[in-house]
Amino acid sequence: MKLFSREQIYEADQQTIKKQDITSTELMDRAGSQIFNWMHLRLQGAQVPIHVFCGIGNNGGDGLVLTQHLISHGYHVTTYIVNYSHKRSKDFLINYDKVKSMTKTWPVVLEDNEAFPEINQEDIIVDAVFGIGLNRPVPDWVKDLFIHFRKTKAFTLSIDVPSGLFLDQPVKDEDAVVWAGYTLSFASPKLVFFLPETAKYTAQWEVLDIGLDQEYLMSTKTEADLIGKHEVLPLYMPRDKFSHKGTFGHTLIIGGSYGKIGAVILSSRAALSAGSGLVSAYVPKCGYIPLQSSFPEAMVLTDRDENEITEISFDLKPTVIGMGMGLGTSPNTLDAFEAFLKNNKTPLVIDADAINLLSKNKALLKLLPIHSVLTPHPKELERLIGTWSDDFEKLEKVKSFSKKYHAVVVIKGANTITVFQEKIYINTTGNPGLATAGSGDVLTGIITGLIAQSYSALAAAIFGVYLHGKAADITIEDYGYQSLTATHVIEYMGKAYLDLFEQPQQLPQEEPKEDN
Ligand SMILES: NC(=O)C1=CN([C@@H]2O[C@H](COP(=O)(O)OP(=O)(O)OC[C@H]3O[C@@H](n4cnc5c(N)ncnc54)[C@H](O)[C@@H]3O)[C@@H](O)[C@H]2O)[C@@H](O)CC1
Ligand SMILES: Nc1ncnc2c1ncn2[C@@H]1O[C@H](COP(=O)(O)OP(=O)(O)O)[C@@H](O)[C@H]1O
Ligand SMILES: [K+]
Repeated sequence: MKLFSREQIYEADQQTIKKQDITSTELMDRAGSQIFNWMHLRLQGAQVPIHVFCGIGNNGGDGLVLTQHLISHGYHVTTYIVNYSHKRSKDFLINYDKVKSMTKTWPVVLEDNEAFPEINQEDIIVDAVFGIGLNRPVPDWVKDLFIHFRKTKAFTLSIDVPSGLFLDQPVKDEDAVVWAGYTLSFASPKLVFFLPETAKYTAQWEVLDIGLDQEYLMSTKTEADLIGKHEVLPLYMPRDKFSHKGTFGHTLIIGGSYGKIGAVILSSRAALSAGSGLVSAYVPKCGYIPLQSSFPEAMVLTDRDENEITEISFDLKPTVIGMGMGLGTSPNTLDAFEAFLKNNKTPLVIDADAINLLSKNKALLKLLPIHSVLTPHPKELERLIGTWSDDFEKLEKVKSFSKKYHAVVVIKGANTITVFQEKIYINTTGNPGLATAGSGDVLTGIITGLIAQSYSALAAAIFGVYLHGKAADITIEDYGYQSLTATHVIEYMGKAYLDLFEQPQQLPQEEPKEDN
């Protein structure tokens, strides 16, 4: 799913108005009506007090369309105008007049220095104060109103975007934003719903279809895409009947040190579960027996050193190499890593200590083959690119890094983000069960195993992150968050693949009645 920018959404509105020959007021009607349909379906006429807070722009206009439907369907609704400016939009005014003409109880106009209405915890707040037009800090008294919303603990439904949340700027004051229980968004969800610092402002979100011009939506390229099943299915490569293990490539996993051989076992097993034809592991001598006995499918090569990697040389031609898991960062290992990079031509997936070695020795970065995949968690990323002041700066820095080194960067965490050059891909699978030892090693193995099967580096990163998260999502149905282990993720990879082709469940058909 594309995540449109504010400019693109405004353009989609304009194109829709032009191509469908409708007025902006009619488009607003659609928006407000869709919000009403969503609420009506759930409330079924329940007499819960609904407080609709409308700003003076088009977001407020949407709120006023909603109000009209709520009133005409007999809901217990109070409407407020949050009068933060006198520059009311045309469609706001049209709908303001409509509301006033249909009820004797005119909207309550809220201004600075006025008492806020009493709202109970069981009531519903609809937030139509600011939409995507927010372009400067929220006035202090409106901020106080948002604080009032939170104090009531009432369910808060935001229209389009939680008011006070900028689409392209960090939040400087969390009290100046509405904390929504649910946001009903038009055109697309917004990028800020997924970033670590701003995701908390809406617990849930949903997109409402207001019939925007399909041609514009389809043909417009976005800076960010949301990755779900629909997006990864076209990446999937089916298997040919006459294929053999050579068809699916040879993964080599390089890593491990004394006490950290498990990381290599996890990565290697994950590469095989992702579908790599062959898997070899290159470890210090102390890893030989653990690997051979716990993972019989793998071939094992060893360093001459017992405890750490001191030289990387092997007599095989892997399709791809995944490296860094449990590697350590000793001077001997650094020398081996540098010598290896100087001669290496094989595609690389770089994780953990291999990232740390690159961070400490930035000159080595230029030795990476193009389209290398790096999979840092936030701390490793910080070592690699330096600190950032907010999520937006972080993304810009990662984009520059990706362009400079022609690398695919996977920023791990909830909503893992894959960055390639200017474009970002936000994953939708995965859960806090993955916050457990070794789950990152498994991810590296999966991505490496996909490249072995001739997925491109970018496709392997996007698809691998999706499958890893999906396997974890299926695992928690059996184990819950706390008991999920990295090994489960490997074992549930099969189910993650199968899930790609699962159809949504059909409702059971009624049996035809037999005539007596
Ligand atoms: N025809 C359309 O353009 C449609 C727009 N829609 C709604 O319109 C919204 C965008 O509407 P607008 O562009 O009118 O913007 P908003 O309703 O978000 O903002 C209202 C106005 O407040 C001003 N403003 C921004 N920040 C302020 C601040 N801190 N203090 C005081 N004033 C401030 C802005 O200049 C803007 O004109 C969307 O989020 C969506 O809800 C929907 O109705 C769909 C159709
Ligand atoms: N709260 C979370 N929600 C979803 N995914 C998570 C969460 N916490 C961690 N993960 C995922 O788990 C993996 C952890 O990787 P990493 O930190 O490298 O762990 P390790 O070093 O133990 O292997 C990443 O893929 C990350 O995206
Ligand atoms: K809003």
